[in-house]
Amino acid sequence: MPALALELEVARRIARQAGDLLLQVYATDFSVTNKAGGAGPVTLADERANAFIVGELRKAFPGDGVVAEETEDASDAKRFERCWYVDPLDGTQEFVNRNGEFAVHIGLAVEGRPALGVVYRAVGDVLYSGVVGGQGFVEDPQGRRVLRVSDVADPAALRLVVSRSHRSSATDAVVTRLGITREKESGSVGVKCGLLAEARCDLYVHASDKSYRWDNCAPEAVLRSAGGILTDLAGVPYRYDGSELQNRRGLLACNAAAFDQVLPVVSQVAREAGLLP
Ligand SMILES: Nc1ncnc2c1ncn2[C@@H]1O[C@H](COP(=O)(O)O)[C@@H](OP(=O)(O)O)[C@H]1O
Ligand SMILES: [Mg+2]
Repeated sequence: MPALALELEVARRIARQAGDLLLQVYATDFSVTNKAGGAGPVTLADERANAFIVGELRKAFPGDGVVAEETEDASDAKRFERCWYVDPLDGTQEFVNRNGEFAVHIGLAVEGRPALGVVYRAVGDVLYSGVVGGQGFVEDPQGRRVLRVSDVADPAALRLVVSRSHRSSATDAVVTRLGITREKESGSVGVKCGLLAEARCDLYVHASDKSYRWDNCAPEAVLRSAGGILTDLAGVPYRYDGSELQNRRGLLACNAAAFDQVLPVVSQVAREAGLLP
């Protein structure tokens, strides 16, 4: 049996079921609450999917830790060698805006490193999954395909994907300095990393300190299974060991071919924006 095969099967099943829960709420006239401290919107869908996923993971893997966005608590990540990171609804703003660009994230970190990820975009029925060191797949109504990032190396030829609702002005500097001419907007960190893993985009920059490990654990595993890279804006991989949950140094996701050329430019922009010392 390949490594983490059972975990992958269970996570895929849970992500699809959680996606169905999201769609049930999506079909209603749901209300929106704003979280304290400007942490963004939350809906019944976030809460229901969070409770469902956490319950199912604890039942299936009682020896693992679980850290989830709506029950934010890093203590499991510190106590367990294996810890699941759950974002029940990544892209809540897009859920509220009803444009379909949101996803369920279920990632597993082992010894603080992402090992497995599932990202499920319920609208469109697109499921990305991957095991780091193994393979990644996308499954949608057109079928199942192996994930592989692009090999575009020329910075000016990179297809950039950025947040639809949280685009920062630092992104403009990245676009200008790299000479990028092709840019796409999408909600959800997972959906954006999925686009990179499918080679439909090449670069994703999140120039803020407002994302958290549940935003990037599953997306990083999917992207790495496809040969891509996800780090902070200084090029340092995040640790998923409970030492911190906030991604204070932003996110850089890229194909492997362009990473070395992109990194110094992105890091410089991040320093100027005060995200890096
Ligand atoms: N003002 C802000 N600026 C940047 N990122 C933000 C933000 N508010 C929330 N985020 C984070 O960015 C994540 C994905 O955003 P985007 O869809 O724009 O890529 C959000 O996940 P949630 O939607 O799960 O809260 C949230 O963690
Ligand atoms: Mg999120």
